[in-house]
Amino acid sequence: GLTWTRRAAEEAEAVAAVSCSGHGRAYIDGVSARGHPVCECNTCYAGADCSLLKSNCAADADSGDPLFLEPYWMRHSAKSAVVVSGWHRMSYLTNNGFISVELERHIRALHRAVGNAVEEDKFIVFGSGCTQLINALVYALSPDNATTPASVVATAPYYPLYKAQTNLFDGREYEWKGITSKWINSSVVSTKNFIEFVTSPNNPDGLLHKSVLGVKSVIYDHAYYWPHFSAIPAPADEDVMLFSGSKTSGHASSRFGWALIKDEKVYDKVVQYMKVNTMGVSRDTQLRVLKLIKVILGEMGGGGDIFEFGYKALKNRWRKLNEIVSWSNRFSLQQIDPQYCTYFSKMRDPSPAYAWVKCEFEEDVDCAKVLKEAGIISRRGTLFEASSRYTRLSLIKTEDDFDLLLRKMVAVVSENGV
Ligand SMILES: C=C(NCc1c(COP(=O)(O)O)cnc(C)c1O)C(=O)O
Repeated sequence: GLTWTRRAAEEAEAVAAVSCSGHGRAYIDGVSARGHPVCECNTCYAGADCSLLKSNCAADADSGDPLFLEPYWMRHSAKSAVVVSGWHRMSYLTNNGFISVELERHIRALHRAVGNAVEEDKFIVFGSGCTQLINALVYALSPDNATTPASVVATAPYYPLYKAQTNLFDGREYEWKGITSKWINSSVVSTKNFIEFVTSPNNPDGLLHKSVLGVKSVIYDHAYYWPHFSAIPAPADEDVMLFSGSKTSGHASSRFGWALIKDEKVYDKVVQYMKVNTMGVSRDTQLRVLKLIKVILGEMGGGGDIFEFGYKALKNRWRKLNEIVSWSNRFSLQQIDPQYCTYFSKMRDPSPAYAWVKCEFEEDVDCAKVLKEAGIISRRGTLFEASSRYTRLSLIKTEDDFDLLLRKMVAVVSENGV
């Protein structure tokens, strides 16, 4: 029978038993009041048990916080829990590239099973979120002691972090050089070192993209190239591909991502970056992610398939949002064609993580402001270097967040009654 793990198990189950009225949750490392863990409530909910809905509280559709997958893990609690002993892997020392051999093996098996990437001829590196690998790759793809720094670019609308990191870490080997449309016909592109970011499916609009500049160094960010969010027409097979645990299993706070890299020299430079930057990724995190991926693989194709769960949840949310937006011509959403998905072996509707909303009325030039006045917090289009007529809504937060968003959308669409 259980011995030293019993207390950890009892502690975890006691916290899990705190319901928080279904509008929040308690955590083992949460604040406790009089010896009891305190409920941490979803946006707009309050009270000791999160049962109170605040009036006039704005729906927060700003961040891509992937909590839509939390109910999946609560349903698979017994298989997805891990007890971490007090002495689990205390050493700095580890195998090549600071990565768990078992976790690498399972990630490669996941890509083969989902069919979303060719991993066989690629090296793999882990990062604290794929966020950490974004600059690691810009560094690795930049020329050593070149006379001019590499020019880093992306196609608008693009994920703002690419620009923010490149400018923040502005080493002399690289600098941010704006959007690809500025360079599309420039003769400079063929000679100068360009590094192009391609996000596919894209954040914010969910469209599948390919490189537009045709340069040597392209970083394909496939954070959303999973069946939750997109059809998988074929396995991606690029020289540099990024994936994120945040969007694969929904565990954004575990800060785990990985890169598949074809060229060994680029791989070596990224490993060197990881060594100098943080000496690898937490082994506690790697242990947990290994357990999560084992569940995903074990449930695949059956009733507990996470991609079925995720796609069904997001397809349902899109159906409701499309219905409400169709009641008026004030707003429009990005149009993505249904596409054949090799994972589900069928044609499937789009279910991207974000709604890319356009305000169509002449006077509504600041779409984020229009929605804010309607009690909806969105991520303004100018952050993605798009027009202020656009703004982004996250559809991957909690069910409470989505319900609140819908209520506010019904109100703002109905007020025009058109
Ligand atoms: C959470 C959000 N973005 C996460 C993200 C990330 C971050 O992934 P991490 O593995 O969580 O660090 C990387 N790439 C793209 C294209 C992303 O959209 C957001 O845009 O709200």
